[in-house]
Amino acid sequence: MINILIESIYIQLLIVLVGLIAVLNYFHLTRKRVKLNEPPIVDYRIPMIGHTLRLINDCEKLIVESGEKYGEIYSLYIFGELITVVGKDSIGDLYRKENDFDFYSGTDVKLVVKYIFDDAFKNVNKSLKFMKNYFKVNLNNIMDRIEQNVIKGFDIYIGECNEPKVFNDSHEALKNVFAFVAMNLFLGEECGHNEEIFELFKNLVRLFSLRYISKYKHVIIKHIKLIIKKRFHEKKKLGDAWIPPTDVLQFFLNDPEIAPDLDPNNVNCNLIADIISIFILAAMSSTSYRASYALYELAKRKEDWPELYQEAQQINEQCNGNFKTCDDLDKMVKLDRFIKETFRLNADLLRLPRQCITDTHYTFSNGYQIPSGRMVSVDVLELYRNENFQGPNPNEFNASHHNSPATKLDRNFLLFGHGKHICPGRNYAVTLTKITLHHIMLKYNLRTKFENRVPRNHIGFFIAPARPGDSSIIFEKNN
Ligand code: HEM
Repeated sequence: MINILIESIYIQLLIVLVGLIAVLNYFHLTRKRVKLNEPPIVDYRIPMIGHTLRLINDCEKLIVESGEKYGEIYSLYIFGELITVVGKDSIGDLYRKENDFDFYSGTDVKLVVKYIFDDAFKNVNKSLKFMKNYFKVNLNNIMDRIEQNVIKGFDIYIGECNEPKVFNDSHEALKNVFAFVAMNLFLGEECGHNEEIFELFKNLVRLFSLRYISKYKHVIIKHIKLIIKKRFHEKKKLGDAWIPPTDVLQFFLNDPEIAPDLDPNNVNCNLIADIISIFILAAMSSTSYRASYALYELAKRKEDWPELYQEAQQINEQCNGNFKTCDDLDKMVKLDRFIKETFRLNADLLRLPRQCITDTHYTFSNGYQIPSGRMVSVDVLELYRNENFQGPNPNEFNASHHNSPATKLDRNFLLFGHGKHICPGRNYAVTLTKITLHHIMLKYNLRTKFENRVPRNHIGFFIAPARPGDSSIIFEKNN
């Protein structure tokens, strides 16, 4: 009897469950069937493949042609998914509605970061605030440190160049110098020229290969622990006479939540390693790619060299050979504009990806609608190559095109984003690029190996380093 009762309860539960699933399914399907006023999908020939192959092989043409044919908003079919591309008029939608468009659930790259750097990700707001504070508080104090390491980096990776020296891969040379600077700035002078850390910083972007995933945390934590131990020991020994270094690691150690007492075993090294890695990952490739394009333009544009060189010499004399504060750097107005122009003309094609996370769909100000879950990206090419926004001849390089600094928020220049997630490293990126080009001008004469070559290289949407050879630069000591 009891068995029959239990059985009938089970059957009833099963019926309720099946009913529930049917109802949920019904709502799901009817929700999917809601007819949205979607942006047009760009024509494609092969089902499933859609625009994927054109994206990989000829992204620039795909974006330009799609914009010309479909206008301000359209969708592309990439890797089996629709991505909606918006132009300048819809950027406000993405930024004003932070709750409808999510920065972090965006691209797969971000998901990997989320998965690998789990500690920093769990505390993402704190991590970002922390690093933003570091640059805000310290950029002035670390100016000469950056400068000294850039100069040391030249000595090691570029050399004197008494005889003309060809760099077939100028990006590689800058990547070396920047990794050297970052190593010192983040982990301190104790790192010296540690090959293991240097290689890791330089290649962290390859983190997406399994070999690196298993190695990176172990290596960083190992080194951090050694340095912390040494510093705490010195601090205890010297007391008030101990002068704390100005690097990022020490900034962490000054935080009582991360390092609650002077016990090296009680420091949250996992969190430190994660935050440092995220910043190095975000910093290294984006800054070195762009700086290498700026370097190439500097070598190529002989007409701009005399004015830039004169500015560099004047500032050098005023500062007696080395920078003291950001004010000294602010004097490099011409160089700043030159760099900003190279950034404008060597940009990623689609930027600022966001995922729509509303309950059902989102309606843009222009009336078009997209379903929840859809990725949206901004066509920055349209913004950078459009006469209405950039003035006459937007495709031509013009060293005095801009009238505001590269780091300034500017609706017509979105290299560093806008709004809540604007790049927290932008001041550092521009500072490093300016200091590097300034000293290169003072120390070397430059010329390109091949005339009239345009080394711009897009891999999918992203700007990548120019292919070795295409961006060959000849360095020769400036007497
Ligand atoms: C020229 C070099 C750089 C470029 C072009 C660049 C560009 C950007 C852009 C476009 C964003 C996203 C903004 C958005 O979607 O609204 C971003 C975010 C970010 N950048 Fe940069 N960046 C550069 C250098 C750096 C450097 C040097 C650092 C660190 C020292 C850095 C750290 C970050 C971080 C941590 C984020 C994520 C911000 C967040 O989660 O809210 N970037 N960057």
